[in-house]
This record gives sequence, structure tokens and C-alpha cells, in this order.
Amino acid sequence: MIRAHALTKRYGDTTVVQDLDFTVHPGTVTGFLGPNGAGKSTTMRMLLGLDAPTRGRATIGGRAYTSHSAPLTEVGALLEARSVHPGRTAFHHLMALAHTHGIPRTRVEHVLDLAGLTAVAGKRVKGFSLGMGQRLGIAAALLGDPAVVILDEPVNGLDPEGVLWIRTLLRDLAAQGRTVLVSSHLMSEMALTADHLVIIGRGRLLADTTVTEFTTTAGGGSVTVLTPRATALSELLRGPGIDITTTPGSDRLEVRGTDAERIGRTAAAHAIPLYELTPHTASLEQAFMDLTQESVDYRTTTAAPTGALA
Ligand SMILES: Nc1ncnc2c1ncn2[C@@H]1O[C@H](COP(=O)(O)OP(=O)(O)OP(=O)(O)O)[C@@H](O)[C@H]1O
Repeated sequence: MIRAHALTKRYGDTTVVQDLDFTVHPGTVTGFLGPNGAGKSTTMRMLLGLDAPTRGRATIGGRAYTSHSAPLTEVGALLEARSVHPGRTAFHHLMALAHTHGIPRTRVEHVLDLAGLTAVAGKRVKGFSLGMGQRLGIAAALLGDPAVVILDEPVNGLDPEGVLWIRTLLRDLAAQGRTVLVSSHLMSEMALTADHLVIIGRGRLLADTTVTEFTTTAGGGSVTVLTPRATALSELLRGPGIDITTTPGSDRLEVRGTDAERIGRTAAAHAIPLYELTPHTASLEQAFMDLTQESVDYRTTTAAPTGALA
């Protein structure tokens, strides 16, 4: 598991990461989100020992990254800035990394195949597109078959097939029990990929929650129920903290203070038919915008420029 303890980074007078505490658990994909400049890359760099924290600690599997003896086999990482020798082929780049850890050639061939790069393995990296470069970076991150995977914006530059590939790959890695931390600006993609979210704004923790809880809370937490026995069901659901709005002459209920599962179970237990049971959730994008609106450093206006072309 990955842990940040009071993690803080200052550059001169500016604090870019402040007192961050969070844990990333195995078996889940955790999305690491925040507006531009929130401190995501800085945090990831500190997790990987590439930046020293001003204060606090980052550990992976209970130890600092730099104290792992064979880091590639324990932590696989893709950061935004790539350091691939442009004159090397994809195969030689991965073989050079493999040699440092005694990783066999068969594993290099396996990750090339996994990343869809087998056909271009003999091509020099300088001729690679952005998406091919991303695939190579991900292949390198997975080379040592690590239990922990940290990826900064992995879908950058990928085409729709590549985006789907990453989504499936990350879900598979988590299903195998690995710890997966991934940053992205693509909220719709994160909604499909992540189970858990760590959200920061201006270097501070804003939320550490599940995707479901985050979007349900932002949606107001109400559930619409359509049933021919609306009165009977509302009597059964009534209780402390539960608010039910009925529309006279209608079979529709708006229920707050409980969830769709409990409503469905109560209805089933009393053989009450349900025609609709809809929890209201916000989109991840809307929930994210609502949460981070105070922490956005770089904002555009939606108003059209006036008189520019007049
Ligand atoms: N080496 C550095 N020296 C000074 N300031 C830095 C340095 N590295 C990052 N920063 C500043 O720290 C802040 C956080 O940057 P960081 O790249 O971690 O944010 P981010 O959340 O990854 O942003 P983005 O979503 O735009 O990639 C920014 O204001 C950035 O300008």
C-alpha cells in the first residue's frame, strides 16, 4: 500500500503540497485528481523519491521508495516527463531496464505484447508518436511485475482504443490485488476506471472517498421511486432522518436519508412492485467542479471575447 504522512513540499516561499495524509489500498484503482497546479505530480514525485519532502513522509509497502533494493519489481511508475534515449529501439530500451534488475528477455517480450508494441519493437523511439511513447512508458512500468503501480496521466495522447486498453489494464491490475494510483484530467474516464478517489486542491486534501459516495453525495443523495403502492411503501420507509416527498395523485416518491438498496429490500420484503428505483448521482465531472471550484488557480471564462473580430 502507498501512504502519505503529513507530506509537505515547499519551493521557496510557496507551499505546493501541504500536510497530505492518505492511503492507497491494494485491489483498487485509486484516481488522483486535482485542478492544474494542485500538486499531483509533485506528490507522485515524492512518493517515488524523486523530490524530497520538506516535511512528512511517503512510504510504499511501509518503506520509502529509495530504500527498496529492486524498485522496478516492487513499484512500477510512469511520470509525465519521459527519459527514453531517442536513438534506442523500444526493445532495447526495455532490455536495458531489464538488465538492471535481472529481468529475462521473455518478460520484455511479454510487456511489449501487453502494450501492443510488438510490431514496432525494433523501431527507434524518436519516431514514436505521443501515444506509442505512453504505451512504452507503461510497458516499462510493468516490466518488473510490480505490486504497486503509479501512473501520471497515462491516457495522455492515447487514441480511443488506447484509452480502452488502459481502462481494462488498470482494472485487471487491481483485480490481481495490485495497488494502482493514477492521475488524470479526464473525469469521464476516471468515473469508469477508478473505485476510489484522492482529490487535492492547492496542495491540500479535499476528498478521500469512493467514486460512488462522491457522486451520490454531490447528486443530493435522493432516490426516485415509482410504485403503484406509494402510500404503503412510504409508511414502511418512514423513520428518523428519512424525508419522503410525494406528489398527490402520482405513484412517484422522492426519498432522502436512505439508499436505493434499502428501499429495494424493503419493497421486496413486502411484495411491493417497483417500476423505477433511481439514485440521483452527479457526474464525476460536475462533482469534481463543485468540490474544487475554490481551489482552481487557472480558470477560463465562458464568455466570448467581445469585439475581437469587429
Ligand atoms: N521545481 C519546481 N519549482 C518551483 N515550483 C514548482 C516546481 N515544480 C512544481 N512547482 C509548482 O508546484 C505547483 C504544483 O505543480 P504540480 O506539477 O505538482 O501540479 P499538478 O497537480 O501535477 O498540475 P497539472 O494538473 O497541471 O499537471 C505548481 O504551481 C507548480 O508551478
